[in-house]
Amino acid sequence: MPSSDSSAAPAEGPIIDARGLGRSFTVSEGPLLRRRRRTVDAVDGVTFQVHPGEVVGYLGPNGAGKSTTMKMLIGLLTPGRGRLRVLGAEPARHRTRLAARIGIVFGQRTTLWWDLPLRDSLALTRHLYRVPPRDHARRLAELTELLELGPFLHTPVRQLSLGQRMRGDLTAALLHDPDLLVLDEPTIGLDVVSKSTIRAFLTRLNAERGTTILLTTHDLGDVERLCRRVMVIDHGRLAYDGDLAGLRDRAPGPRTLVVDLAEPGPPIAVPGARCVRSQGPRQWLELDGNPAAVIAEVARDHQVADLTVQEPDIEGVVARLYKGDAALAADGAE
Ligand SMILES: Nc1ncnc2c1ncn2[C@@H]1O[C@H](COP(=O)(O)OP(=O)(O)OP(=O)(O)O)[C@@H](O)[C@H]1O
Repeated sequence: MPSSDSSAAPAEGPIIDARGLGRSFTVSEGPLLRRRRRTVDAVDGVTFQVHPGEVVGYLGPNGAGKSTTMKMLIGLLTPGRGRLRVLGAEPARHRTRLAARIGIVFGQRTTLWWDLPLRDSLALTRHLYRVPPRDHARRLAELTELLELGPFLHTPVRQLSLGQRMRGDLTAALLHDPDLLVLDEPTIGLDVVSKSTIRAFLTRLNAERGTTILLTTHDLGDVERLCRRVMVIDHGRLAYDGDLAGLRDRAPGPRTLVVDLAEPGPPIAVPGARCVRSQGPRQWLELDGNPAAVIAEVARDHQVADLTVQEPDIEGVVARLYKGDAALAADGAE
């Protein structure tokens, strides 16, 4: 992991402190001659803190307000209301100062110079952040090894695969050794292997360097692999802030009993369960009753080789939360 130097003072207090944060936009709608102006509350009174060393997933359906929040955090947008401090400073007023302590990666855009070889592009970021040459060289060597950039360091950025480019972007965001890493869809469009490389790298970065990470993603694999804490935003409001287990409790879904029979058979029919899938000797039963009673019934009537109860998958949980259950939104946020 890149080693620290004296330029990054240790963070005191929360890394992000947002209180009643809001931002609205005025949009024009309707046919040309009957245009109406409407106010959209993109972020509507959001309160949260992110503490040093946390990895927080920021989830929400399209248009929920994630990007607007992120843009306020990095000083690209001025909040319309509320109070926002990032590393103790007001981002919109101290954007340049904060840039030295924040790393930003937008999965759908690159900060690298398209026509330059990756190595030259990364060299330019040194000047941008005024990193001393020795520190830059040392961190580049470390990140090159960790993210396995060696084989394509001399390739022009435009010729890199998406996964290679993302590793280059992560390197560019980390060469100045930031305290906070803000990631917007860091694994979007990547194949399984590239996703796994990036997730493993981020886990290590957080564990070894204590870098605080805030990421938006639509990929719940990112969340399960990386985030101890999840915030869900919907219609500009925090619908949930807590751990993954709590998220499951808040939007409970059916558990599944996976039954491996001694040999393939017709769908199992027992009270309190419904066979939703079958493949060879394996059957999946959605449980709506007491698992113990269902297991007893299944074992009594069938030759069972193995049984497991699966918790509701996180995709289903989040989908139920996104469906806009007002009660969830009301009691979910702190
Ligand atoms: N510059 C803008 N002008 C007008 N409306 C905007 C602007 N930026 C965002 N909005 C509106 O604010 C709301 C929140 O948008 P935002 O981009 O923050 O959502 P998001 O959660 O990032 O969505 P996605 O997952 O699709 O990126 C949407 O209704 C969007 O149309």
